[in-house]
Amino acid sequence: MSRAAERLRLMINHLDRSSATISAVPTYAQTFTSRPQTLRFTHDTDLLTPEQRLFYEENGFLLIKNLVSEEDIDKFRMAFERICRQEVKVPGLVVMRDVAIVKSEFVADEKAVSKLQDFQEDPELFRYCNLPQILNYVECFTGPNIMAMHTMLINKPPDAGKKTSRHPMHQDLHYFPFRPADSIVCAWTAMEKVDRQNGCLVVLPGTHTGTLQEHDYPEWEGGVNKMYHGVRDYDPKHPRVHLEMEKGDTVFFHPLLIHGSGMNKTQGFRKAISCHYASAECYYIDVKGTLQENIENEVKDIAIRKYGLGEITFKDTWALRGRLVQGERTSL
Ligand SMILES: CC(C)CC(=O)SCCNC(=O)CCNC(=O)[C@H](O)C(C)(C)COP(=O)(O)OP(=O)(O)OC[C@H]1O[C@@H](n2cnc3c(N)ncnc32)[C@H](O)[C@@H]1OP(=O)(O)O
Ligand SMILES: Nc1ncnc2c1ncn2[C@@H]1O[C@H](COP(=O)(O)OP(=O)(O)OP(=O)(O)O)[C@@H](O)[C@H]1O
Ligand SMILES: O=C(O)CCC(=O)C(=O)O
Ligand SMILES: [Fe+2]
Ligand SMILES: [Mg+2]
Repeated sequence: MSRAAERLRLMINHLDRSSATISAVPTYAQTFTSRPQTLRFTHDTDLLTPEQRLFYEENGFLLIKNLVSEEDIDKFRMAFERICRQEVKVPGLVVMRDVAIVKSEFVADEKAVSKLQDFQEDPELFRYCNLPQILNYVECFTGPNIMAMHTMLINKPPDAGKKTSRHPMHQDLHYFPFRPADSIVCAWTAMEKVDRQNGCLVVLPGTHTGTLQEHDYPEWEGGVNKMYHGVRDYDPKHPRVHLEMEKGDTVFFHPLLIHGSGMNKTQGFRKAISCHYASAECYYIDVKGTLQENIENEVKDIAIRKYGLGEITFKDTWALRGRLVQGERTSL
């Protein structure tokens, strides 16, 4: 064990003993304040090693190798294919096609699907969000009461030549009208080998300690997908890490971590499945007049069409989709 890790272990032991004096059932406020400043981003559940806690605290992400079995991933893939072949209809599901394909003469078929969103009503795909080995890690970031707030299966297509397969650098918190940010985490699992060739995730380590930045559509010549906002100005000299992963590897990351993904230069569709989790004790905020107002307006326009309702609040688009996966549903 490194010296830093050893120091952390001693510190954690000490803090655990001191926090044992806090009442057994923490109050609402304590849930968010009882964690010591030095370990702001992780909870102690006996799962993370001191090295892993320190790594997430410092970098804002944690990669766990081989967390989801091949068998499960193959089942998720089959469920995805059934949806693409339109053999099942899933309430609330959003099927997204790449902008380069939508705006061309391309005949729609299963290969045109670049992303599924909101699969909470598909029992097979939603099984991903309930996998015990994923939830055990999620709990280290959210605490024991856990909501699955946002689900995606990303089928990054071979780039059609316009670089639209890229996902601009962004912070996921831009899309979320709930807080606190530190009680939200994304689990993202590679459904096959992902590398720089097929457009793996790219992260800017440590950016989770910053604040939410202004996001907007990047000015890309070849176009950009609907709602793919990017951080308007980010330091191009900030160190970048390309997260190359094998099938089943899973990365957990903080919603303020700046990340994106590069162009898919292969002929295959790069697949990943993900879920954003939040503590059920998180609360909704009003984003009117904040940097998030632009995304609120876009989401509301689409939601009004999708749900066929006259008016829907940004908050309700989230409350409708969120599902309890562990513990008690309280605030969200
Ligand atoms: C943390 C997390 C939330 C981060 C992210 O996921 S960032 C990305 C989030 N992206 C989204 O949420 C987009 C979700 N996508 C959707 O809601 C849908 O795919 C839509 C873009 C609304 C299209 O819905 P669909 O049912 O296919 O409707 P239509 O085929 O009738 O198209 C309606 C108008 O939208 C256009 N469109 C469709 N796909 C795209 C695209 N990929 N990029 C840009 N524009 C697009 C389409 O051309 C049509 O435009 P008009 O002909 O009305 O001008
Ligand atoms: N010229 C650019 N302007 C703005 N964002 C970019 C630009 N090039 C890449 N990005 C973004 O940076 C992230 C990582 O891109 P990355 O550099 O890994 O991919 P790439 O440029 O497509 O391929 P390569 O591996 O050859 O560099 C992606 O989010 C991508 O959208
Ligand atoms: O899978 C990817 O390419 C990144 C997706 C992503 O970051 C997102 O949808 O928020
Ligand atoms: Fe993201
Ligand atoms: Mg590049």
